[in-house]
Amino acid sequence: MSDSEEDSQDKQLKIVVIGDGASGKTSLATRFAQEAFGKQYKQTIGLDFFLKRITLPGNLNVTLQVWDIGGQTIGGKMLDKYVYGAQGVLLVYDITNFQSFKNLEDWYGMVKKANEECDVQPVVSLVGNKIDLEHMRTVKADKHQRFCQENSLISQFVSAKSGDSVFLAFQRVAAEILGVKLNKAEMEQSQCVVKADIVNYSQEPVARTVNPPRSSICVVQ
Ligand SMILES: Nc1nc2c(ncn2[C@@H]2O[C@H](COP(=O)(O)OP(=O)(O)OP(=O)(O)O)[C@@H](O)[C@H]2O)c(=O)[nH]1
Repeated sequence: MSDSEEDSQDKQLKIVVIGDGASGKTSLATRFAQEAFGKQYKQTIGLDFFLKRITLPGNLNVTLQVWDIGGQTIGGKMLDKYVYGAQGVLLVYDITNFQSFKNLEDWYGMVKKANEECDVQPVVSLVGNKIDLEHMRTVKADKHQRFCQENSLISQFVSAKSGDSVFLAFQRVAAEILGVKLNKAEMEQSQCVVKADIVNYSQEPVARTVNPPRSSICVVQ
């Protein structure tokens, strides 16, 4: 089978990413689709699209159409249309910004309203972003968990900056939509970030001993 024939058989899922401005939606989409991160904040006007093909357990190829929706669209006329028919929704907030968490009530209300006439409701995940800034956290984890329990949402904490659990956040939503079970090992594999510490070798010149005394003792450790 040629590549193009194989591609045409991929399932496509519409996943929308919504939440307040600057909560990190574009950063999450970019980290997921392009494995990149930019520190500079550039506001999304309207929406952006990303496509990413992933393979779920059972060799199931699926292409995620990621709709990165600008935070400023809340209350606008187009938002309902962007969200309509989504199979998956990532509700994103910034764990260091309490207001971005509070506003999720509105974002979530709008998701439900936009899809109320659809037969199938989207799979929704609550995504607390910027966990690399844990020391600046203002949204307690139990508040996050309560929101998930009350609304039957998938719970996820991520960092678009370090990449921590970003792939997993999208993968879990796709798997849930398609009824695929991810086992613990698969979840752990998608979660991990390869971290490398830079060893700061001392720049001090190594003290040299002039005419070091000879030793006849040899120590093998
Ligand atoms: N430390 C840290 N900064 C992040 C993280 N994710 C995003 N940022 C920063 O937060 C700022 C806003 O990120 P964006 O991804 O542009 O936010 P957005 O939600 O798409 O914003 P709008 O386009 O206004 O809706 C940028 O300066 C990012 O570099 C993260 O995980 N950790």
